[in-house]
Amino acid sequence: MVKSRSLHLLFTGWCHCRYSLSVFNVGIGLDLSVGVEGVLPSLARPANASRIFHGIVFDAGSTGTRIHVYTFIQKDPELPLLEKETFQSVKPGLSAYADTPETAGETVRQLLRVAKKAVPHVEWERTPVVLRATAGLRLLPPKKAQALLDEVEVAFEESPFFVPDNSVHIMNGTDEGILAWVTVNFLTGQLQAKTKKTVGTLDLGGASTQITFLPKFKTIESAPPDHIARFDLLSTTYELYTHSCTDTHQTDSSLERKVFESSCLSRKFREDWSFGGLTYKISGIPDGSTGFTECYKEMLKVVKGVIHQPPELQDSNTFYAFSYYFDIAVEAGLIDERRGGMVKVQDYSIRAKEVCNKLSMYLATKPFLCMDITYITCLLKDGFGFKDETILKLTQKVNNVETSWALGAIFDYFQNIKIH
Ligand SMILES: Nc1nc2c(ncn2[C@@H]2O[C@H](COP(=O)(O)OP(=O)(O)O)[C@@H](O)[C@H]2O)c(=O)[nH]1
Ligand SMILES: [Ca+2]
Repeated sequence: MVKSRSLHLLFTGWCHCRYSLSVFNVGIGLDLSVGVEGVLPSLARPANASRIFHGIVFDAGSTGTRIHVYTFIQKDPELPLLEKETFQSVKPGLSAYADTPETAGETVRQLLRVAKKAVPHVEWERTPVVLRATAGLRLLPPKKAQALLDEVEVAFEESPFFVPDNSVHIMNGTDEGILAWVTVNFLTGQLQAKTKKTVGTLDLGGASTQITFLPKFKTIESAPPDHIARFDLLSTTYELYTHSCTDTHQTDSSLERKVFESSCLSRKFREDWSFGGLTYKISGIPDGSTGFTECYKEMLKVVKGVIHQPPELQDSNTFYAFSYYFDIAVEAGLIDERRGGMVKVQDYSIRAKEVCNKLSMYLATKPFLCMDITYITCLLKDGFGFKDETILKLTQKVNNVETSWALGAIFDYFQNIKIH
C-alpha cells in the first residue's frame, strides 16, 4: 500500500484555502496558576463540579481516528488543572468506510472502551463526548460523510456518556488551526502568562494543513479584512492569523489518467494505489531525470502562489510543528521519536537533497521519503515564506499531552470560545 502524504496532495491538488486574521487584545489578566500541565478557567467547570471531571474528544482525521480523554482536577474553587490525558488511535480514518458506514460505528465503539476505563463509572453520565471530523470527511460527498456521522452518533447515544447537542460534526479548517493554537499555547503556559508572548502552530494532516499565529500589527493591516478569525477565551479576545488549506479534488480531466510518474520516486519504483475509486500506477520516470531539483519543481507547481505569505514569517522563530512535520522528521532521522526536537527549515531541505539524490538507497524501505520531505521543504519555504534559519519545535506531546486541536475543542465545549 502506498503511504505518502504528498502523493495524496499531488492527486487532489492545492487547494481550497481560507486565510484568517485576527487581532489580539490582552484582556483581563488571567488569574490562573500553571499546574504541571496547565489550567482550565473556572468557567470551564460543569455545574455541580466535583473535584475531578472529564471530557472526551474524538479526532476523526483523514488517516486515523483518535480518542483523547481529559481528566481535569478542581484544585481550589477557581483553578481546575488538566491532570492527564488518555490517548489512543486507530487507522484508517472514518472516510475509508464511506461505503460501509456501520464500520465507522464499530471504530468508535472500540475507542469508547478506552474512555470507559479512563473515566470512573460514577462520572460517565456527566462526561461529555464529542467528535470533530477533519479533511477526510470534508472531501467526501456530503451524503456519504453524513452517513458516517450518523453511525457515530448512534454509537455515542448507546454509550453511557453525555452526548451534547451538535456533538458530532465536521469542523472547518479555521477552527482546526485556532483550536490547535489554543492547545499548544495552553500546554506551554502562554495563555496563563499575562503577556502577549505566544507561539505559532503548524499542523500538516493527511489532507489539509494549517498555520496559526498571533500577528503583528503590520500583518493585520496588510491582510484583507475577511482574513480575520476572532475568539474569546479566559476573558480575553484573541485575533489570530490562521490559514487553512484542505486538498480538493480536481475535476481536471488530466487527473483521470491512471498513470502517475514522479521524479521524486526512484526510476525502479512501481506500485498500484487506489484513490477516489480509481487504481493508479505510481512510478518513477523510467528514462527521465530524478533527484531533488526536479522533485522540488514538481512540488512548486502545487505550492507556489497558492498560499498567502505574511512578511513577518521571515523573521519568526517561535513555531511549534506537529503531525506530519513531526512524522516525516522522524522518518528522515532529523529527530528522535520519543523526544522530538528543534529543526531549522534548512535541515529539511538538506536532508531532502541527500535523500532525493540517492533514491535507490531508499527504494526498499522509504520510497516516498524524498517526495514527502521535499514537499515539506517547499511548503515551508515557497509556500509560507519561512527562511532557512527559522527554527521549528517539533513536538508530539507537551507534558505528556498530545499537541492536537482536541484539547482546544474541549475548551471550546466547556467555555464556548465562539470562533468567528
Ligand atoms: N500522535 C498523534 N499524531 C497525530 C494526532 N493527530 C494527527 N496526528 C498525525 O498527523 C497525521 C495526519 O493527520 P490526520 O489528522 O489524519 O489528517 P487531517 O485530517 O488532514 O488532519 C497522522 O498520521 C498522525 O501521525 C494526534 O492527536 N496524536
Ligand atoms: Ca489532523
